[in-house]
Amino acid sequence: MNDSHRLELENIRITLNDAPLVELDTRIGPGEVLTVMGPSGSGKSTLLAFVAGFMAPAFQATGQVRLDGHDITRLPAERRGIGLLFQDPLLFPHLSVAGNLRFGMPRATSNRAGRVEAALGEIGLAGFGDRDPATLSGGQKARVALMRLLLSEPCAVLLDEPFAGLDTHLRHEMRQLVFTRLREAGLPSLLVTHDREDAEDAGGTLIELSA
Ligand SMILES: Nc1ncnc2c1ncn2[C@@H]1O[C@H](COP(=O)(O)OP(=O)(O)OP(=O)(O)O)[C@@H](O)[C@H]1O
Repeated sequence: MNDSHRLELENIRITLNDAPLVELDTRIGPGEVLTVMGPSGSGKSTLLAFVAGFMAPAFQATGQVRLDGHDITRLPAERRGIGLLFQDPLLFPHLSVAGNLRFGMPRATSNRAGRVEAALGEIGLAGFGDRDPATLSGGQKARVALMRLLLSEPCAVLLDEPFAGLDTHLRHEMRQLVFTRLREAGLPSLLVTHDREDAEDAGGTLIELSA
């Protein structure tokens, strides 16, 4: 599947108490990753929150977020078509692994059970559908979170330190999986990280916010 989405961040200017925090004017093409680095407090999470639609009211912002040519700057978060992946996989504890994967699927999705089973197979978890997510390892949870994101068919993806909780080996594997799948799906992605290797593996443009 490659729907060729694009995310434009046009003349974004975020301020806090009238002091400039983030200034950005860029375009992320289909399957591209824009990596944002910068010291603690430089505004990385705030930028993601602005793009996602849940920036705290303490901040002011001007500029436009455009997804596939549509201005989504004022849409509520749940109508933006943007998927999120955090350091914490945030699996729903009251749902099985399969229930988590089904959670965000568009209503019209056909063959839901088949797609869930195929997704589990792709991440080496065939037969794990009925498991309680609490019984999975950290790496397994991270892979389920990625597949849940992809099955929700977002038009763009925001990644906030998605590999930070994993040990070196898992981190490397997860990076390959995430960046490959996002590229294959043609999804534009915005990655916030403190790790330069994340940025190198992402392979796209790197911007550094200043303190
Ligand atoms: N809800 C809020 N109200 C007021 N100020 C905030 C709020 N959230 C964050 N800030 C401030 O805004 C600035 C940017 O914070 P932000 O969390 O975006 O930085 P960051 O680059 O993501 O930092 P880190 O790398 O530590 O996660 C900081 O000075 C922070 O103290």
